[in-house]
Amino acid sequence: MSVVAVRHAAVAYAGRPVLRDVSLDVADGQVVAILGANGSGKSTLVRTILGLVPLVGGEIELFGTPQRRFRAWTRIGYVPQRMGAGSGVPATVGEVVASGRLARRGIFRPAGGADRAAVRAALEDVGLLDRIGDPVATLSGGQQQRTLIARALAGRPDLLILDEPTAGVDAASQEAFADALRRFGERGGTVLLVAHELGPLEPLIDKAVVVHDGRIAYEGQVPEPAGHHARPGHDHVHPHADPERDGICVAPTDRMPAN
Ligand SMILES: Nc1ncnc2c1ncn2[C@@H]1O[C@H](COP(=O)(O)OP(=O)(O)OP(=O)(O)O)[C@@H](O)[C@H]1O
Repeated sequence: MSVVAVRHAAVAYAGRPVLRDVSLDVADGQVVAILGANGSGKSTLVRTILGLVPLVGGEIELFGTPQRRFRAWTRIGYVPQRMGAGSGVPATVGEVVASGRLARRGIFRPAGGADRAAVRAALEDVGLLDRIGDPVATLSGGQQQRTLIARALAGRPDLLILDEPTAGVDAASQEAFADALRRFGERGGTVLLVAHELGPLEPLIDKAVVVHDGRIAYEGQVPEPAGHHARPGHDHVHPHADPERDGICVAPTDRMPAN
C-alpha cells in the first residue's frame, strides 16, 4: 500500500508554476529522500503533500484516502525546515517534546502516563533523555533539531515527514538522528525526508527522488555526489540538463525513466 501517492501534481505560487506533473509513491515502511538544488521545489512538494499548499492540478492520496477527505493527521509527524526550537522561549526540552502529544490527547485533557512515556521514549530515541529538564535555549543547534524530531516522534506517527532535518547539524546529532530514524523504520514507520546532504542517513534510504526545476528528474537508488566524478572508472550519466549545479550524477544502472 502507498502511504503517500502523488499523481501528476501541479502547484503554482501566485500563478507561477513551481511543480509540474510530479508523481511520487512512498510505500509502507519505505524511507524516501527528496533531493535537488535550492529552489527546485522540494519543500513545496512536502508542503503540498501535507495540504499546506493547494494543488492546481493532479491528486494526492494519504494512506489510501484522497487528501481532501483525509482526517487522520495524527498519523503524520512533520518537522519543518529550519524551525527554531524556541531559543529565547523558556520551555524545557521535555515541554517541547510533550507538545507533540497535544493533537493526540486534546488540549484540555492533562498529560497522562502514556503521554509521559511517549515523551521519554522519543527523547531516548534521539539521545537526549538526560536533557529532559533543561531549557531548550541551552542546547546546541543540532540538539534543538533533535528535540523537534523527538516532538514529532512523541506523537507516535506512522509517517514522518522531515524537511532538511540534518541541515547545519553537527556530526554527533546527525548520527543520533540516523539511529532514531533506523529504529523508527524497524518499528514499521515510513519516512519522507528532504535533504541536501544525506551523510549518515544514506544507508537508510530505500529510494531517492531528484526534483529539478519543479519536475521529478530521477527516481531510484541514491545518486552519487558530484565529488565522485573524479573517481577512476566512474562512468555516469546525468539525470537532467544541469547536474553540475545540482551536484548530482547517476550511474547508468541506477537510472530509471523520469516521469
Ligand atoms: N510561499 C511562497 N510564495 C512564493 N514563492 C515561493 C514560496 N515558497 C517557495 N517559493 C518559490 O518556489 C520555488 C520552490 O521553492 P521550494 O522552497 O519548494 O524549493 P526547495 O527545493 O525546497 O529549496 P530550498 O532547498 O532552498 O528550501 C522557489 O523559486 C521559491 O522561491
